[in-house]
Amino acid sequence: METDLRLESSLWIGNKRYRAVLTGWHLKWTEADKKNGDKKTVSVPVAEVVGVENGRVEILPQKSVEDTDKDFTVFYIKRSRSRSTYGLLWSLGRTQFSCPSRVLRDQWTNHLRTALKTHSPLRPHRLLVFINPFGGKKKGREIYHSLVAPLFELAGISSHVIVTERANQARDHLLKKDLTGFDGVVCVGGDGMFSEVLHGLIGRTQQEAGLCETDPAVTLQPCPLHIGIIPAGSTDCVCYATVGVIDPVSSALHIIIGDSQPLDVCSVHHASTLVRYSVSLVGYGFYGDVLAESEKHRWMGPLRYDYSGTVVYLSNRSYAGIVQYLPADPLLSSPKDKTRCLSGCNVCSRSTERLFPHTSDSGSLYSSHFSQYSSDSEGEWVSVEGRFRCVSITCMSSSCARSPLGLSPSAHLADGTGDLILVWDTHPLSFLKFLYRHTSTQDQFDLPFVEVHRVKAVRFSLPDGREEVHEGIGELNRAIGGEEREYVDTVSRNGSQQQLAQSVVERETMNEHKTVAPILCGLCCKKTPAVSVWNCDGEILPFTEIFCRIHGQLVRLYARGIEDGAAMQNCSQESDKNKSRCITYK
Ligand SMILES: CCCCCCCCCCCCC/C=C/[C@@H](O)[C@H](CO)NC(=O)CCCCCCCCCCCCCCC
Ligand SMILES: Nc1ncnc2c1ncn2[C@@H]1O[C@H](COP(=O)(O)OP(=O)(O)OP(=O)(O)O)[C@@H](O)[C@H]1O
Ligand SMILES: [Ca+2]
Repeated sequence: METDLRLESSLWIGNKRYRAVLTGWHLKWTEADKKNGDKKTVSVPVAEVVGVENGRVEILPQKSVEDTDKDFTVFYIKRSRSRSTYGLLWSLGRTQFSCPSRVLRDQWTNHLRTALKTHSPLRPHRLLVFINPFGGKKKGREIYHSLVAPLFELAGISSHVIVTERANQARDHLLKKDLTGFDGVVCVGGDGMFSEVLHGLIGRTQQEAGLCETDPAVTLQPCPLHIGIIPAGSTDCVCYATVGVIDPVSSALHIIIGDSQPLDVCSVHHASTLVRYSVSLVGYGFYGDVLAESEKHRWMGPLRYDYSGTVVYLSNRSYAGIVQYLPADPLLSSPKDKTRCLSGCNVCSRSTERLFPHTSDSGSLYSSHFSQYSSDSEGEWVSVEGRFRCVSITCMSSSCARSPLGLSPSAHLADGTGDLILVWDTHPLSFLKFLYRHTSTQDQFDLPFVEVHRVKAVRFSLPDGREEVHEGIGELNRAIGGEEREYVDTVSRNGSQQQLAQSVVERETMNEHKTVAPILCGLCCKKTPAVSVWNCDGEILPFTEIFCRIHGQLVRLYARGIEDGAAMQNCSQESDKNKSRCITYK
């Protein structure tokens, strides 16, 4: 195959002559009229070619085509380091080549297009795009039409665009409408919009497979459609943690070349209902309270979290609870091993084999690990009880601009486990130290009141066994996509229902606050609530007592994990000979 596609000839770029070679895997060009030592080679992996056009073509800021018959233009991915994040920014590189004849030009463009088809099987042809016009700074529409749509057009992707008119429209569409012909679903918005798509696609896949989502012991069917995220929200944690940068162009390019990143998903259950799915944070205590507080200040936009974080911090709350967890195999990895899950992560690759072994009964509804979630194996569970500042479960690092290494810096995107972070009640200044460490490279787990465990499942209950039934939840307990679905809706972030969970926090007043410092006095006069709420990827959950299970690699994103910026810098400093081994460089 490699030899079939090989093409080599002299080509011109401007007034310089180059020796260009297309193998199955790379397009390379080297200045021809230079001494060997001065020769520079540019090498672009075929998988990173975005498009090939006849003539001299420009895309940005506007498309222009000079339709000459001996020229062709190649668009490809170019990388640069981001000043503010660890990941790499991708942008559109462009080189216009001139051929000695039209015949040779056609040979080059045909070979390149064939190579693209052969070596990038996951490139999408048709995408379903949902734009939330109200997410983040309300720029979703503008971001899509000015930055993303021209790239999709260049790559020959046809997209069906739906600008949402209400919350949950994207989720409902994915649950009910015909999805034939789509290769993937793209959401333009924040984590809330991603969550809609996640719920729609997981729900649809289980419906079609005839699986019962409500039973935490059932091995769910992985979703066949990929999800792309064009970041246009407030936190954009899922995008940040899977791409490494918040940049719509980088994300669009990952979608175009059909990158594929599997992602663990946590299902959250209460009694015999499925409450919700999460990929980033299931958090009780501090993060739940911050979310509940922030909903009152949506008008502040992304700043609402900093404001609410400060208010909640000053209110100095802790909550009683029983946490039970099922530890993951400690031989595979540890949340304290100081490694990072980067693009091509070995721990995740090995997990793919472990999670989807090629055994004859791999199609069965229950995995070989089924017994671990059944009540027969209670012996393996660990139980702790006490007062917590926060209890957090995260399936991935949950890095974001506020916390560039995230809630759990060594968590893996696709290893089939989550990290449980227990922050015991402590002095307010110690808790501040814990929070502050999220903003730097200091280890937030290296504190005496913090524990972190790599887990497969977690159960949370109240010490007196009394479940808080949030008022009005019965009304929310409506079916999605049909009456027969047992699925509990969360308290909507945008509707008036969001006040319900908040009212639960405000209604319950049991324990007096401890007065800690003069600055806190004003707020300490208030009584502390007995229970907090759960923050599930930015949504308030209607139940306090929950059971969580991590489902390894349940969905796939158009992403590849965080590329190591430091390694790329070394790459660009390589000698010319070695440079050709590196991925695209300038
Ligand atoms: C002193 C500085 C401390 C800074 C502490 C920064 C910790 C940041 C940790 C961020 C974790 C994000 C996890 C991702 C969650 C998403 O699935 C979800 C949906 O988008 N986002 C949120 O729930 C939104 C949650 C947003 C939480 C923001 C918390 C901000 C805390 C500010 C505390 C200030 C204390 C000041 C005391 C004087
Ligand atoms: N047309 C719409 N009107 C009102 N709400 C919508 C609409 N479309 C989507 N939503 C809801 O808006 C919520 C927030 O959207 P989104 O996640 O895009 O932005 P964000 O909250 O600013 O960002 P983040 O989730 O990253 O903090 C989502 O939960 C989604 O269900
Ligand atoms: Ca994980």
